[in-house]
Order: sequence, then C-alpha cells, then structure tokens
Amino acid sequence: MTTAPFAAYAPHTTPGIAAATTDLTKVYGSGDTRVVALDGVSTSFREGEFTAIMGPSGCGKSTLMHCAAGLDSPTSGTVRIGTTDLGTLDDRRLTRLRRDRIGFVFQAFNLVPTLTALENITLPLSIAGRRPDPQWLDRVVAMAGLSQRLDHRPAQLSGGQQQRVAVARALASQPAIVFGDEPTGNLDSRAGAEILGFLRDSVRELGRTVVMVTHDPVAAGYADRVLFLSDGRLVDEMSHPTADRVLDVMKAFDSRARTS
Ligand SMILES: Nc1ncnc2c1ncn2[C@@H]1O[C@H](COP(=O)(O)OP(=O)(O)OP(=O)(O)O)[C@@H](O)[C@H]1O
Repeated sequence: MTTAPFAAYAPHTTPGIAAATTDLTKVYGSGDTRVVALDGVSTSFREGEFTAIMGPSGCGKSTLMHCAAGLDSPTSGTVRIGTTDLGTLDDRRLTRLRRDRIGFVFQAFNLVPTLTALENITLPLSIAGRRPDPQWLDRVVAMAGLSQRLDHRPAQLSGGQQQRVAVARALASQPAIVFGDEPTGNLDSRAGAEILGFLRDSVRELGRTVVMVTHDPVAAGYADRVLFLSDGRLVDEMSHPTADRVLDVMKAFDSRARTS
C-alpha cells in the first residue's frame, strides 16, 4: 500500500477523461474548528469506467464527490468536467452544466411523490425544456426493469424500484458522468445488488461514466476501480476489485487507526 499522496492517472484534460481533480483541497471552519476534509487530491475518472470511492468515516469521500460534481466549491485546486474548469463558471453556468452533463443518485431516493415513475425520470429534462431521446429512454427504462411500472407513483413502488427510478432519472439526459453518494445505503442486499448491476450495465452497455461513494466492500466489488481515501488524501487504488480484496484494505485502515 502506498502511503504518499497518491495521484491516480495524469489529471489533465486528456481525451477520454470524463472528470478530473487537480490538487483539490477543502477546508471547513477556522481556528479550533478547522477541518481539512480534502488535502491535495489529484485524480481523474476515465470515460466508460465505474469508480468506487472508499475509506474510513470522515476521510472526505462525500466532500470529494460533492466538489467533483460541482455541488460544493473547493478551497483550492481545480475540478474539470470534460474540458470545462468548474472554477471558471458563474452560478448560472454551473447550474446548467450540472443539469445537462451530470447525473446524481443519493442515498435518499428524492422522488416527487405526486408524479409517476416516468414523470420523475423525465422531470430534469422537462425543467430544462428538453425532450427525452425516445430510444435512449426506452433502453434506460428497460435496463431499469421499470417498463411495467412507469405509471406507478413512488408510494406504489418498493425501495429498490424507487432507487431504480432515481438511477434512470440520472441517466435520462445522457450525462457525461453520474455521481452516486451511497446509492445502496437505504436498500437491502438484494435491492442493492439490482442497483449496482444497473449502474454497472449503464457503464458497460450504455457507455456512461459512474463514480460512487460507498462504505460497502460488496458494492465496491461491482466497480472497475476503487480509490481509497484516508484523512483527505488518496492513499491507494485497486483495479478489478473484489469484495474480499477491498475488505482486506479496509481492515488494514481499521488496524492502523487502532494502533495510531
Ligand atoms: N459542512 C461541514 N462543516 C464542517 N466540517 C465538515 C462539513 N462537512 C464535512 N465536514 C468534515 O469534513 C470531514 C470529511 O467529511 P466527509 O463527509 O466528506 O467524509 P466521509 O468520508 O464522506 O464520511 P462518512 O463516511 O462518515 O459519510 C469530516 O471530518 C467532516 O466532519
């Protein structure tokens, strides 16, 4: 395991890179309450790749995801989505970029209860005044296994089905990258496996790029690559992960935390 600050891939505007961070630092508070949540994180997310971000509680996973997705602004460093440096955008253009090029899936499904599944899936496009591409939408809905549920409202769907609606909603605009923050955190293992399979298929079959924060080594085992954060720094990376290998790295974090 590497212990020095870890730079996974060259963080430049290389073709084939969906998003990249360079020397990303995020500091919350000041004085006695100062917390360095991210401490110089440089990494990139290749197009058509599924990346999981893992690490002990409080290591900065959500902060990294929120900064990379333009939901939070870094203290210093840069974030690029494709070739666009988010630091150069005013609020209006940043909002538009998030709407048009980024999909989000959170632990809470965040569906509108009065809308049907189909209306929820197409809501961001409707708000943007865009019409969904019918062929794309059909593929996403079929992949989500929701073809027979499109007229149902969220209360008529299981938790797993609701999260599948949320993933379909994230994919509906054909985003350059989808960010997930613990997308299986509210689901039992079977429903979670369906969501993870759906995210993986969206990468393999639809060519999307997915970045997911998770605590769960089984979830990370669905990814192509796992980045490990510790104390706001990237400390390791694993390609072609398995749940067992991820668990071994997480146990090493735990034992270091106990002995330090
Ligand atoms: N708004 C905030 N104000 C102050 N400190 C914050 C804020 N958000 C996060 N932090 C701190 O920054 C550090 C990183 O938090 P973050 O939520 O990114 O970690 P995490 O790895 O996602 O944690 P968890 O796995 O527990 O969700 C933590 O020490 C946290 O307490």
